[in-house]
Amino acid sequence: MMQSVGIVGWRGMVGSVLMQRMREEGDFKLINPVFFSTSNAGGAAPSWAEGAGLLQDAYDIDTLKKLPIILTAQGGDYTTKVYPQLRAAGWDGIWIDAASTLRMNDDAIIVLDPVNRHVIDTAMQKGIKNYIGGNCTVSCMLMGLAGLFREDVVEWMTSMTYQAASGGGAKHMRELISQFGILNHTVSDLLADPASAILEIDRQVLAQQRDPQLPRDNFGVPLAGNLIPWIDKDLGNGQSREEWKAQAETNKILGRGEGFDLPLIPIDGLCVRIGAMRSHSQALTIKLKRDIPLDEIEDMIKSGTPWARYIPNVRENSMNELTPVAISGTLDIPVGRLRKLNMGSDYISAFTVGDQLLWGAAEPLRRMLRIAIGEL
Ligand SMILES: NC(=O)C1=CN([C@@H]2O[C@H](COP(=O)(O)OP(=O)(O)OC[C@H]3O[C@@H](n4cnc5c(N)ncnc54)[C@H](OP(=O)(O)O)[C@@H]3O)[C@@H](O)[C@H]2O)C=CC1
Ligand SMILES: N[C@@H](CC(=O)OP(=O)(O)O)C(=O)O
Repeated sequence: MMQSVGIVGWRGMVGSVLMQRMREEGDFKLINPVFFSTSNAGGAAPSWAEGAGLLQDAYDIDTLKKLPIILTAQGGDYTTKVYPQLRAAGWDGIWIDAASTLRMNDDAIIVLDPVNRHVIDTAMQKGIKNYIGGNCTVSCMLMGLAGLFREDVVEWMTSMTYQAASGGGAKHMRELISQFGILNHTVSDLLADPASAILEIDRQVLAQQRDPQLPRDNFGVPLAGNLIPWIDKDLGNGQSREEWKAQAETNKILGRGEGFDLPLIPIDGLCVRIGAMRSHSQALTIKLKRDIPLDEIEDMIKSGTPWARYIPNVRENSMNELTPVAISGTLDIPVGRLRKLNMGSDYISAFTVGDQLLWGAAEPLRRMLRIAIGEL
């Protein structure tokens, strides 16, 4: 019999990508979806979901309680409010969530099945009920470098990120494009005149970027033509929460560190917001446990996950195949700029890019739902 699955947060940015992927992969043929809303209970369920009826109230614990599985991309505030009430009401179902709220709880697994299917399977056998999508930067990095972790050749790693506007949400993407538009408009006459002075264009753009009227409610500062070297909360020790997630979540996904048999892999770096739309990039310095020839590292990367794409470390390939524009909207995770560093033959660089709404958010949840219903 098909299981009923409560779907919350389906019309948000992550939720929309999730619905799109579930429709593409025929997931709705395998479940009875029950759609919820925090703002429009009683309204019509999405028109493409034939026979789904009306939207249920996403705060109605009695209705949620009847479902064996709940899949939510509604956000952390929703999880914080509803999840404890549901469990307190005796609900014993499977909770699959995009928000970070429950990620590091002992009774929650961070899901990225092409990398940690063994961890998920063990947890399912133990009766664990909470399966949470990982941080986008962490998930995308692991999808590219899974082979190196599987072969256990990483001693430590630094990750310097270049994160897209979408990581903040839909309003942030709109704000970035609005800023670009205003900057362009400011100097459009000068741009149209090939004889105009570049320093005058630069002066006017900078003045506009510094103008308090430039829309910046979401990012707080201009992002167009700029960057922001801080993402998420300040932990008070010089590290941002986004930076903290790199080591904490990577090791939890891999089943390493405290509470596991395998030792922790130290990972740290700086997280930076840049003016890309929806794909996060990161530059990695990897200290290998031993000197490994580059062709062997290439093989490890290629065999890591079916989505990892090795990009030869040459200019043409790097410019065309290793960018947010090249891979946005695809599940490919290119890994390139691979070379030995001057520090020694056991130090390598790598650069990787991933669509943070696909492997970074929606795809691990979609696949976890399939695992939960025995279809993957
Ligand atoms: N943004 C990201 O890159 C990532 C986000 N996540 C997590 O996913 C969760 C959701 O994020 P995200 O999808 O960005 O959030 P959104 O703000 O896009 O959507 C969240 C909810 O807002 C409500 N909403 C209100 N107005 C609108 C509107 N005009 N259009 C669509 N929805 C609207 C919807 O709820 P309703 O239908 O009930 O009104 C929707 O489900 C967060 O917990 C986040 O941490 C995880 C990984 C990456
Ligand atoms: N913090 C990420 C997006 C995100 O939602 O991350 P998390 O799921 O860890 O809260 C970014 O800004 O790019």
